Amino acid sequence: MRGPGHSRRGAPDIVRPSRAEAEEAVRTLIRWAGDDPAREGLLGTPDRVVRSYEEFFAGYSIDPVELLQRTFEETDGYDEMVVLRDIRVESYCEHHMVPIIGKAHVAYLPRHRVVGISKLARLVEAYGKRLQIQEKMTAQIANTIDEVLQPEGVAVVIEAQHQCMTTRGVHKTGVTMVTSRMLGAFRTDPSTRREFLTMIGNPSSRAD
Ligand SMILES: Nc1nc2c(ncn2[C@@H]2O[C@H](COP(=O)(O)OP(=O)(O)OP(=O)(O)O)[C@@H](O)[C@H]2O)c(=O)[nH]1
Ligand SMILES: [Zn+2]
Repeated sequence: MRGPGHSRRGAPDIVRPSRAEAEEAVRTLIRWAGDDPAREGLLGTPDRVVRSYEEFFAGYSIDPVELLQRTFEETDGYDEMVVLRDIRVESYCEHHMVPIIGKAHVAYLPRHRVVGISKLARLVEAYGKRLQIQEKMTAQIANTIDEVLQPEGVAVVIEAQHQCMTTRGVHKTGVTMVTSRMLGAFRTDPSTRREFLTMIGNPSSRAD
């Protein structure tokens, strides 16, 4: 877990409550929901919820910049697009704290260096496993690749469903939010952008 003074990009430097305080907060919410935290079936629940939160919000403990530090320069001049598509996204809406589930497509045009592809998926995880809005998460992923790898261009598209729209509130299922952030050649060169959108199956114009 992150300690004081170890700030992570995009993660505020706050003093975290103790585990016991977090478990007590879960007991309060159980009472708020109308149940008894002392009943047998709920005794272990605060511990389980806090452990679940450690997974859901693991992104605050990951340094996205550090993830992209190890790069490979021997590419024999490879300068075409690198695309990682259909990366599962599990994130959490910062307004309602319920899941945002979908997929991300990440591409870049290398200048000199390439990065191990798993690191792009880890980057999605680092920003996804936080309290988010989809637009910000999309921009954070693209901006970090741009700043650290300094490629010719970066493109990030996220397609996701927000449980705050399906299980509560407006109760609309089957609605997908599509966000994108295009930088460098993906922003300025229509054919580069088109090639990328074709590779990922043109999410914004899909009929299904
Ligand atoms: N732009 C954007 N909006 C989001 C995202 N996740 C959730 N929202 C929206 O954030 C808004 C919060 O609106 P509020 O009116 O403050 O909250 P609310 O009363 O719970 O709204 P309803 O969801 O309409 O019931 C809602 O319209 C959500 O659909 C996101 O990633 N991006
Ligand atoms: Zn929400």
